[in-house]
Amino acid sequence: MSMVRKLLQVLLENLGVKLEDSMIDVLVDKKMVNMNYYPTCPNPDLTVGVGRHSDMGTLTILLQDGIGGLYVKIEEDSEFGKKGEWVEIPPVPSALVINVGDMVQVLSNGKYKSAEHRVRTTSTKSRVSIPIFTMPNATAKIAPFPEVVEKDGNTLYKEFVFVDYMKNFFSNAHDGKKSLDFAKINSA
Ligand SMILES: O=C(O)CCC(=O)C(=O)O
Ligand SMILES: [Fe+2]
Repeated sequence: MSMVRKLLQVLLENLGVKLEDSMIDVLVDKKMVNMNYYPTCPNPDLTVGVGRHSDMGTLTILLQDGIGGLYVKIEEDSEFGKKGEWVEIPPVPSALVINVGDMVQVLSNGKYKSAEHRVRTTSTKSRVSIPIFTMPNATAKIAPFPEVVEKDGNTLYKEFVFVDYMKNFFSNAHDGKKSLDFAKINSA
């Protein structure tokens, strides 16, 4: 967990936010481990391993085996000539994948984008992955850090209690980054 704490600290320091230890404690208070098993699938094109979504928490640490199938969406950005496309995150022995979760997007007032990702199955091999999701304390009040809002001159997200975000997340099917609409100000 010290790696996650350090990562969070570095990411936010980069935006001019000094994170006290007690604040980090709140933001990575809960850890949830999943063990995903994706059986071989006769027709992967007609099957969803995991539908496109972003993780709702703070940071996710993911260990995947050597099979592959995890894709992340590069967001379209016409200013930089990037078209929205799915890119595979290939398995690298001993490497961990770190996902930015929705909470980091909110806290950073959108400076860091939570990673939209999905999983495809294969017809030849089963796959295993083990994500550890870190999440704020259920009663934590989450809002963009004032230091960032001040610099940006506007706030993109309203304040909410984390458990309410979580309830909303789990009461809807995965649908890309729709989960963040819960926190958006002026989301039409
Ligand atoms: O299996 C994977 O690589 C990712 C799983 C995932 O996105 C999740 O459990 O939230
Ligand atoms: Fe995920």
